[in-house]
Amino acid sequence: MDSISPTIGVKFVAPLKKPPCFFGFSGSSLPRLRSFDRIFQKSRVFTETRNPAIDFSDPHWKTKFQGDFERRFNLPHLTDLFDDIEPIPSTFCLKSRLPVSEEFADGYPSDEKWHGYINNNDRVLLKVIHYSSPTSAGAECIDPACTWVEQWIHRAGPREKIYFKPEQVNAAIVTCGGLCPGLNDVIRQIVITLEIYGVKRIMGIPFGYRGFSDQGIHEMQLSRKVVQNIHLAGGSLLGISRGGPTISEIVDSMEERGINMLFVLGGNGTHAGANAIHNECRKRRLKVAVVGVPKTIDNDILHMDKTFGFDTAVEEAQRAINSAYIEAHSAYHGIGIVKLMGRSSGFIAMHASLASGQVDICLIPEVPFHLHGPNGVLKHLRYLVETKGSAVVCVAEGAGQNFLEKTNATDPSGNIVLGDIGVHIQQETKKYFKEIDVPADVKYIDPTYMIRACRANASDGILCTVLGQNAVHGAFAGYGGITVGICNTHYVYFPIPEVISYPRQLDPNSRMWHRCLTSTGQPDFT
Ligand SMILES: Nc1ncnc2c1ncn2[C@@H]1O[C@H](COP(=O)(O)OP(=O)(O)O)[C@@H](O)[C@H]1O
Ligand SMILES: O=P(O)(O)OC[C@H]1O[C@](O)(COP(=O)(O)O)[C@@H](O)[C@@H]1O
Ligand SMILES: [Mg+2]
Repeated sequence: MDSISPTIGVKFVAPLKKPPCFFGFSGSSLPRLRSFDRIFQKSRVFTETRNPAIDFSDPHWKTKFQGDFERRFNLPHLTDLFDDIEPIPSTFCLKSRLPVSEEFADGYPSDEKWHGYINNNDRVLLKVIHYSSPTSAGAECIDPACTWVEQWIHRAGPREKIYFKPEQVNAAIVTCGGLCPGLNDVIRQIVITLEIYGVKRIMGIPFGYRGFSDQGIHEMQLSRKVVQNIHLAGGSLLGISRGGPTISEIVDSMEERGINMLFVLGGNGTHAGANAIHNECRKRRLKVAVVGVPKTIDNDILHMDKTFGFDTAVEEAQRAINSAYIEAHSAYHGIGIVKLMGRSSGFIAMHASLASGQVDICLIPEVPFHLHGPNGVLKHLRYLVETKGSAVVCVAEGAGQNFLEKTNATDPSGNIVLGDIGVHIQQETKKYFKEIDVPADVKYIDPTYMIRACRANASDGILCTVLGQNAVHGAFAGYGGITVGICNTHYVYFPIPEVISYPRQLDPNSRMWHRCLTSTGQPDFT
């Protein structure tokens, strides 16, 4: 596999700079040639054939790269700090159907003959395609010749030895950021799995990180009985919020409540907070496991096949697209515009467009476009209404922000408040057709909050179940500062900083985007 000779003179997109460092985390010292680099540096295609930070003439560069990768994706463990902790055999025992007694007077339930445990050395491949050339669609290359480099990450699941005695566990669950289908499914599975280990004290922290500090917000006791049916509804049993207390205040509150396992459900921002909580606990030498479960309908967490709720959001988005299509198709020169969520990534818009097959123009933040001019969206809309009678536009909320006035306003978490691109396109479309004196019936649908408030579909329900269970297995295994995910259909653990160093974005050179363009038939709008 490694013997492919370097492609001489082939164009190679070299990283100009390290990916921007979001949330105060710097990436590794080695550059990572990822889709993000290509998206923002697409205009700078170099004939340079080497990545300046790696000496590819060093015959051992690959071994060094892999060593560095292994260190980066190593999972922080309680024994890094407390080398005297003695693990006990796992109490995760699927044989026992009787409730475990509070005192474990009869010993811990265990099943040493069971072959259901994950070995700590089990690994999953992060990348599974061997691109034979850097010019292959969507190629993610490390070296100019795009040779095969194995990158292994840790397999998730229950371990044979655990680092917490169930009767000493005080677990807490918190859900932060915006809503996402499946939050209740994850909460439910965390509670159920904790109980199977024998944990009795499980609390829910209401309204995100705010629940740690706001007077008058009281923790909620959780049990299988409480959570039994919560997955039947959307939203979060615990409530959500943006903004909130400082990390130090959160950890003070955790100490006061005696929390030693914290499950944090949220997106990039929440995970930045979770990692900071993990670090603060280490600084204070607290034996605490902080484990994240990535939540965002935007699907903007690195390295994962998808995040929970995304599939449901796409499914729900199709209803809006279908309504826009019916409105547009039934009107004389009808134009339906649908705005979908996606702050900096167009995954929902692209997938919903692909799934519906009713979209003529899909606009996403990663692909610049013009509205006006000979190659603009409006000209193409005219062509569509004149040739096929109607048109449907699907736009991601973060697309075309360059057309809108910047306010510099932020939400309580510090996220930039975006302008409404959907309204803008609607207004510009109406103006344009009036100016050219062509009748057009423009309808605008903004289903954004409807999409994320619904309950998880079957596929997300399963994903939530596995992620929630794995979060508990990870905490009992003694890991902290980690998050769970699905990678190439296998379930894995990541150290938090590796998945949030910047928001994942859609690669305009990926096959999926090309498939979307094939399906919509839209031209290049620049
Ligand atoms: N860099 C950060 N460090 C610590 N906490 C953060 C950071 N960014 C956001 N948070 C906190 O995480 C929570 C959720 O963040 P937000 O960006 O709103 O949603 P999401 O987690 O879905 O991205 C908020 O309570 C916010 O204060
Ligand atoms: O109105 P809110 O609650 O700020 O949410 C809007 C944001 O929520 C999202 O759906 C998801 O954002 P988070 O992952 O940060 O929760 C974004 O696409 C959107 O910009
Ligand atoms: Mg976010």
